[in-house]
Amino acid sequence: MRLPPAIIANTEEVLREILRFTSPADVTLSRYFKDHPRFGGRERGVIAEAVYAVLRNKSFFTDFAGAGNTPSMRKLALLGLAETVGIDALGGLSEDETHLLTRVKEVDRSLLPPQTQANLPGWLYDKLVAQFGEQEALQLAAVLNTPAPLDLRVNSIKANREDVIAELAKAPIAAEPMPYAPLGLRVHKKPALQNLPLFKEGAIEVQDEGSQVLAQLLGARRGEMVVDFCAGAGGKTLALGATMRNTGRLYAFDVSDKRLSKLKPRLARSGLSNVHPVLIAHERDAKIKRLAGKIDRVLVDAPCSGLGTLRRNPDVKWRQKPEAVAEMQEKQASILDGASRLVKTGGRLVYATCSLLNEENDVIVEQFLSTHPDFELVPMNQVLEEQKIPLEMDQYLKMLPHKHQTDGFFAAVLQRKAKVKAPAVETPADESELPQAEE
Ligand SMILES: C[S@@+](CC[C@H](N)C(=O)[O-])C[C@H]1O[C@@H](n2cnc3c(N)ncnc32)[C@H](O)[C@@H]1O
Repeated sequence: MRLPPAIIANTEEVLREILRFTSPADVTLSRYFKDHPRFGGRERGVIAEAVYAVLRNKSFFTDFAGAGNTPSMRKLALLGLAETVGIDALGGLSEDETHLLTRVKEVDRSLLPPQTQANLPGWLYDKLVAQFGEQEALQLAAVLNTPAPLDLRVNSIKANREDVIAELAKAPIAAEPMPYAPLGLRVHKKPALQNLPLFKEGAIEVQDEGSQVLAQLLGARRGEMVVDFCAGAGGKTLALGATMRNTGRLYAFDVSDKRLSKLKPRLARSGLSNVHPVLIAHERDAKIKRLAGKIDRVLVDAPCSGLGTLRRNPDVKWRQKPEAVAEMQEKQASILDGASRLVKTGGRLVYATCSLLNEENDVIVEQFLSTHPDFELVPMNQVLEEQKIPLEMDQYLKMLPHKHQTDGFFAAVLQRKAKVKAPAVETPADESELPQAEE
């Protein structure tokens, strides 16, 4: 079916704003749709998908959008729309435009220079090649440039996975169990879930499978004292609260009031009453000091570059800068240090990010271990075995879109060592037995 030609102009208009990269693409899109309430759900979907296709393929499309008479922003909009709805759905095209779109469609992208194939900025492409090698970096980039599937977590306080699958089927929504997250379901297509009773009553939450695995690594148990140090809107907090069977105390810390306030309605739906959101000013806040050495398990889901989530947020690769990553490292180290003070002897600290870069992951953990001799690394293969998660890893968890069909996630589990008692010094019976200082 042909799209109304106005859709092209609207896609071009919002794209012009998004490509300034002054705010996240999803925020700009929501604002644009709010300002243009005449669009129905289908039109919004078409515009949003086209914008995301441009963000995913920007290097490749830009090479073509420069040529010919049509202004380049219109060409980019057309290329995005042709990628998502097909050329035949576009009305009002000039002969030149039809020719351009047909030519682009016929390009064998595997013959393009590697960085154009990857559709990544140079600095990021170089870092990924240095980490993974060119072949794997290209595989990873190809998957990062596809839309993410829709994953759900079943809230074990309210339902079980089989019943949810059966309930969704009535909608009808096809969903299947995921391999690594025991409460995870992958939904085919992207149905609206907000109005389903299952969602309204808190039996399901949207959460990537990798994020679910990450929360499980903490191994939180009934009755424990747990802190989710960077709780944000509470994706992992909710999973942790359910793992604790709504018992014990789960503190949800964050420096952002706005993010914590998004946790509130989710908490209300979830049925959890063991969660205590706490706004902190920074990682050395006095509110944290009161809990020092008292917490069984602490999760640090650190602020990071977010490069593991490019399937959902393709604008991040163009918005992120290497200097910002370097700044982030300092923050990550400082947060991990602040959070570690909470952990009691024998307790566990999980450091996690949704970054693909070693400098935000392994490097931060290694630096932490070298300056905190009272902590030791618990090898990830041991943690995965404890949690019965069928994943093969070495020291760290590294979930990757091209290997695990999840967002990119990193995690390391650290344990505060039991205090070693200082060896008792035997008191010599006679003063004369003490070694005498040489004169
Ligand atoms: C990766 S996000 C957390 C996502 C969240 N855990 C989830 O699963 O939805 C990182 C969070 O760290 C918070 N943050 C930044 N600096 C912080 C600090 N110094 N102490 C605690 N939280 C901080 C940010 O506000 C942000 O919400």
